[in-house]
Amino acid sequence: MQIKLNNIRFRHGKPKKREKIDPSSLILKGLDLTIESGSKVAIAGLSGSGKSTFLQLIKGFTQPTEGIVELDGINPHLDKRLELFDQIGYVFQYPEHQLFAPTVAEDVGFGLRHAKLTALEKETKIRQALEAVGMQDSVFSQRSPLELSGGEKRRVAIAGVLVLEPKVLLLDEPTAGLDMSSRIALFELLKNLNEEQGTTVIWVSHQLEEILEHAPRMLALHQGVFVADGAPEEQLASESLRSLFGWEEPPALTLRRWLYENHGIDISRPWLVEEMAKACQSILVRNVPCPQAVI
Ligand SMILES: Nc1ncnc2c1ncn2[C@@H]1O[C@H](COP(=O)(O)OP(=O)(O)OP(=O)(O)O)[C@@H](O)[C@H]1O
Repeated sequence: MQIKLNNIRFRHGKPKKREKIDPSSLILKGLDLTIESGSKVAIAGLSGSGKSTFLQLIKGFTQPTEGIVELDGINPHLDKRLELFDQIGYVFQYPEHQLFAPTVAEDVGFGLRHAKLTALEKETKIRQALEAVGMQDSVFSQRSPLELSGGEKRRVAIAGVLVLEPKVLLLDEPTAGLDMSSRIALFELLKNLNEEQGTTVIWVSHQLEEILEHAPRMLALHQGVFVADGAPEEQLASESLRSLFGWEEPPALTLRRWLYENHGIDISRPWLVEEMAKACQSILVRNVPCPQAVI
């Protein structure tokens, strides 16, 4: 599903008839962009810059004050095609706080309650969604969500979105509060969904290393305007952009730049630690000190 934003301006509250909108009241101030079907995009930006609002507009939770959001060339609000928003899955920040059913299976299957499917078909979909997030149906389906670990709860919540087989997956800071192995498992899942099923994945993150590793495209939102759009390694190489956000250069990028500038070694994406370490090792045997930032 292609997502197109045409001059989106947004502020909370419906404007009165003929009201001239005060630009300082706007949260989003003129967003123009296209996200092609099957893309993987990370949204970065400081707290309060409008990242969640941007996701909510795509999902149709809220309507733009001005401008149009098009899904596959259709304006769902104007063309009365609100069912298009059902093809978009939304994973809230800390979605595990919204688990409420007595069992994992019931929670994951909640979104299917009105679907015209047999009980067996529903069970199969629930099992597949749980398996997609690395949870065995036989182990977890009858347990109470309350007795799961934080990472397991998060996976159950994501399974509850995946069970609806969305074409687009929006995730608001999906790795917040997760340990390293849960983060790795989550990105493996997103990679598989994106590459094998062509699911468009758009996620908000404050973690530059995570963006650098997993996002071919990064959008950086500053005070309601996208000030960067492109490959994160290129965007994050800009000192002026980093200083606008108060970001440090991620160590992987420092090391990659150092390898290239000093030794002509061009490590291409993905920047596997092993590959970088091997390159460093080959230099260290020649007694060249590594940059301080990466030691
Ligand atoms: N219901 C609301 N009414 C009025 N203002 C709101 C409402 N919800 C959010 N805001 C304001 O809109 C702005 C953007 O909020 P948003 O949640 O989109 O930011 P964000 O970039 O996702 O922040 P964070 O990284 O902290 O989650 C903030 O200034 C926030 O206070």
